[in-house]
Parts: sequence; C-alpha cells; structure tokens
Amino acid sequence: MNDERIVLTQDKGQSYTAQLLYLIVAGYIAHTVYYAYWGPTARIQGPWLARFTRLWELLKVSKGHFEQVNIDLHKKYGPIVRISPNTFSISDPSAIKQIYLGRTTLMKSKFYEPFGDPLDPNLFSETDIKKHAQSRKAVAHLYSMSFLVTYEGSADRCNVQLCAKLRDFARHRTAFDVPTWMQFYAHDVIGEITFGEPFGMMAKGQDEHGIADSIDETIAYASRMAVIPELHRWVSWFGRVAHLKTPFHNIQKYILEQIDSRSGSDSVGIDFLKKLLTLREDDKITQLDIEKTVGNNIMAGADTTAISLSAVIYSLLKNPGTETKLREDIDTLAAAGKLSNPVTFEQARHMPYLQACIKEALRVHPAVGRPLLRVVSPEGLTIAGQYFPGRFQGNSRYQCLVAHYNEDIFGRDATTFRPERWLESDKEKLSVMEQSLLAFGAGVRTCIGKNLSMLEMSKVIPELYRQFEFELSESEGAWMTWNNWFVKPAFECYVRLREGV
Ligand code: HEM
Repeated sequence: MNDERIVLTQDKGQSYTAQLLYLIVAGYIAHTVYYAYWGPTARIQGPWLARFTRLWELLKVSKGHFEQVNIDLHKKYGPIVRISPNTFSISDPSAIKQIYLGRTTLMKSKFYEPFGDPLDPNLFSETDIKKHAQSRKAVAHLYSMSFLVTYEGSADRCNVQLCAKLRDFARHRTAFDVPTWMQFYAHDVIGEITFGEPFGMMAKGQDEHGIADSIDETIAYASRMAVIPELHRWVSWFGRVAHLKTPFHNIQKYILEQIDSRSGSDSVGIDFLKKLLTLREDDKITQLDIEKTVGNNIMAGADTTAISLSAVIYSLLKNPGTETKLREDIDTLAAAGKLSNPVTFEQARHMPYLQACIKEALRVHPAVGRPLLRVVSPEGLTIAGQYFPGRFQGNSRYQCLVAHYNEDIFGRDATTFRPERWLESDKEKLSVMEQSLLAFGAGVRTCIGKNLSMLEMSKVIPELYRQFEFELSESEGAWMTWNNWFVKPAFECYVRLREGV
C-alpha cells in the first residue's frame, strides 16, 4: 500500500515537471513568434529564419563570405536589414555618425566578448565604456604619432629582409604566395616593434613559434562564438576547470617568456615592451595590462596589416595604370633626391598618390569583414527612420564593406579601385568619404594601432615598387578570400628585379 502511494507521488511529480517544461518551451516559442511578428522591430525585413534564431547568421558566418552576404542583404531588403532576431545591419550613411560618433557612445556588444577572457577583457573585447576609456588612456601614447619615430628602425630592418627574400624569388623565378609572405613580414615587424626582435618568420620562411596558426584558430573560434557570446563564458569556465589549453596559450607562453627575459634591472632596448615595463615600474599599469597590451599587438596588428598590404599589391596588379603612376611618382622623387634609402615615414606621408593607393585598397578590401556591433543605449535610438528601443538591447551595426561600397558616397564606380577619387574630390565630399571609411573603425573604439600600420605600409610600398615588378601567376583569375572576422585573401605572383636596380 505504502509503495503504491510512493509511485503515485513520483508520477505526479514527473508530470508537474513535464508540464512546467512544456509551459516554458511554449512560452519561449510564443514570445519568439510574438516578437518576430509584432515586436517593435518586426517591420524590419531579412531572411525568414533570422526572425526566430541566430542560427541563420551562424550558418552564413561559417561559410566564410559574410561580407558579401551582408551586401546582398542590403541590395534585397534596403538600408536596414535583419541579421538575427535582435541584430540589424544598417547601410544608411547617417547611421555611422549616430552609432560610432554620436554624443552618447554606444557600447560594444557582447559579440566582442569571445575575443578575450570573459572575466578579464582586453582593450579590444572590453564592452564597459568607463573601463575601456581607462585602459586605453594608460597605453594610447605608445601608439601616438610622436612615438612612431622610435619604431621606424624596426620597420627598416624588416623591409631589408623582405626585399632580400623577394630578390631570391626573382632569381629563382618562383611564384610566391603574397598574403603569406606579407603575413610573415607583418608579424616580424610587430615582433621587432614589440619585443625588439622579429619572430623569425621571414628568416625561416615559416610560421615560427606557430604564432600565426594560433591566431587563426583563436579568431576562428571567436568569430563564430561571437554570434552566441553567452556560451563563451561557459566554454571558458569549463576550459579553466578542466585545465584545457586554448590556441591562445601558445601566444601567451611566448609573451610570458619575453616578459620574463626582460624583467631584470639591466633590461635594454627602446621597444614597446620596454616602455610598458617602465610604466609598470611607475605603477601606471599592472603585469596583466602588459600581457594584454602585448597580446593585442600580436593578435590585431599583423594579420590586418598583411591583408591590407596584399590588397595594395593585388589592386595595383589588377590596375596596371595605377601601378605605373605610383612607380613614376616614386622614380621622380628618387631622381630629385627627395626619397632616401630607406624611405622615411615623413617622406612617404607626403606622397599623395601613394597615400591614395593605400586608402583606396583599405576601402575596396577592408581587413575586417564582420560588422562592428554596438548596443542601442537604454533610452532607445532612431536610426535612418527606424526606432530601436533600448530595453530590447538591440544590436545595430555597420559593416565596413557595406559602407565602402555605398554608391551615394563613393560614386557609381564604388566597387572599383581608383585612388584618384581621394585626390580629385572637393573638401566637402572628401570629408564625407573620410567619415565613411571604416577600415580602422570609428569613434572612441577606433583602431589604436592605425598609426603603426600606416607607418609600415607607407614605408614598405615605395621600397617594393622602387625595386621590383610584380606579375600575377598565370593561373590567377580573381583572388580567393575567406572571412573569419579578418578577410584573408589568397593569390600568388612572380617578382622581377627592375632594370638598373
Ligand atoms: C591595416 C591594419 C589594421 C586594420 C585594418 C585594423 C582594423 C581595426 C578595426 C576595424 C578596429 C575596430 C574594431 C571595432 O570597432 O569593432 C580595430 C581596433 C583595434 N586595433 Fe586595429 N587594425 C589594424 C592594425 C592594428 C595594429 C598594427 C594594432 C596594434 C599594434 C591594432 C590593434 C587594435 C586594437 C588594440 C584595437 C581595439 C581598440 C579599442 O577598442 O580601443 N590594429 N582595428
């Protein structure tokens, strides 16, 4: 009798639990459907599946061409499109000012969390506005124009090494993988600038220390997890508890070895790390700040510059007229004794056609291929005529390429590489174009390494075109790209030493 009663009680308990579960699932479905069709942003068009789940975005992201998907969505649905139930992409130029440059700064969304440790975010992944401002203030001067001069020697040493390698390729008449060699080059420059020594990638002709692979794996994880950032906290927690090694561990190990070897009182050099160690001695930053800052240089500083350099070379190859013009400019300045060997940043900064070529390559092929997501502030915001209520924590975002291919801003030839557009536009138009150029982001979260990268590119390109001629390898049609946050291209070319060099 007693047993029977127990069984009856258990049955009742189970059915209550099941009913509760059904209720929760039904409530969730009802809420999702209500929100999708009658919510405050229900009128915004987009793929059907994206109304209900982030799965649509995740699937598209994993196919590696999200920048193109984003452009196609705008062509189909207009200036505001739905990417997921709570995320919208905007192509109206007025939105750039509101989202990134407005008086009330919009926070970075949780999208960025997987690019760092959820418990201790880095400068890039930090979403809190105040904490970010504090961290940025502590190190911003190290990336400023006035500090750049101390990094020029690092770039010069790597330029010599790159040119020597290209001479080898020219001598053996072998096609070389341009983006990979630009990656070796850019990593070595970051190594030189940050630690006072290159990673040795150009010297060995390989990914020394496995740094580039570790970055690829870390970014591949982060760029997918960014769609479901809530999960990152759990994955990180599990990784910590189970003592799992993430790909970033390899980079961290290298960083710690470098810091350890330099922490003695007789530490020498004027590199980035030395400057950070001095700031630590003055109690202005902590050991962890050093690790995170150095980590950011490695994670964010090399691939971006390598992609942009590859974009310059590829665009010039595809537009021989512009290449001839750039070369003529370089030769004329050299003949007039206005271009030293090595080319200084000061000289390169005053070469308008060179700067226009770099800017145009950054425009047609921005290195970052996913939208720069921001959260609408609690009081809500009307963007391009659409009200986004703050309490819904809607994400709005602008994708670089969407902005850069906007024909209202850049003209009907917006998809064409034409450096002249930066030289012939009047002041007003130029200012609108500049504001729409998002290759380095915009506003308070703009790229902290922009000056460094511009220094590298401005100095190395004149060296390359003064000494070499490039030719796409015969098999090359259009280049292939893969978007994992960074849009990495793949192409090969032959290189020849110019006559008289
Ligand atoms: C051509 C080269 C580069 C490109 C195209 C580029 C692009 C960008 C973009 C688009 C952002 C803004 C991301 C956002 O708003 O979501 C950014 C931020 C950042 N970049 Fe770069 N970057 C380049 C070079 C560098 C270099 C050389 C470094 C360091 C040595 C660097 C370090 C950073 C950091 C730390 C941030 C986060 C800044 C913050 O949130 O305050 N980048 N970069």
